[in-house]
Amino acid sequence: MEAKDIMGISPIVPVIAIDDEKDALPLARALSAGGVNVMEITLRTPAGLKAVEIISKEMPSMNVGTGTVCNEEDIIASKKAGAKFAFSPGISQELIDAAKKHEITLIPGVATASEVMLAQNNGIFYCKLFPATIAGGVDILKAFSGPFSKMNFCPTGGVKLENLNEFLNLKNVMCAGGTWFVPKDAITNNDFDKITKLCIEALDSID
Ligand SMILES: O=C(O)C(=O)C[C@H](O)[C@H](O)COP(=O)(O)O
Repeated sequence: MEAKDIMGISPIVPVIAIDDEKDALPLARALSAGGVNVMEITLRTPAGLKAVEIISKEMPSMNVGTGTVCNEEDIIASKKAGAKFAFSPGISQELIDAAKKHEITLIPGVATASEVMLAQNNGIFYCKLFPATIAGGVDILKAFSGPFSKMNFCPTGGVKLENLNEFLNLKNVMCAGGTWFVPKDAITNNDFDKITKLCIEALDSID
């Protein structure tokens, strides 16, 4: 799957930290019921990889990938678990080369002009902006649109219902990532209906 297609699946991309792999499928179903058919499951928790493996096997209609992918080892583990893509909070030549070598689509994170240039010079035109609001939010994205007119972003970090439209209304933003519609307490309390409702609320709020 190409980055362009992944970032085009849903205007909101859930960034998930899962503590127990038994929550993987109910969570995937709740997101799908809310109209969100993409998931970034971070490698921040030990259950993350197993959750990716379960969803990719049991629910092929869900586009599941990994997040917090930081090095070649994470790339190899993502591929092995069946991730369709790998998101990273950052970018490095090592990571780009590893993704190419192991044939997995990488959507790296950028926060500066130099990092955007590193992406572009490697033929990557779809990136996360991370941490979006701290890196400059809407203003940095507007500034990037001049020199980097081919770049498309998925701002993540600090995005919530209140500022979602400000980001999505920008021409160089395809989707926005975040945790606001997949709150950790809803996962641990098995309140999956709440997650479906939050997805619907977010999607309905889009201009
Ligand atoms: O771990 C990664 O790969 C990340 O990119 C970090 C996430 O994007 C942020 O944790 C989102 O955080 P919120 O501000 O709560 O939406």
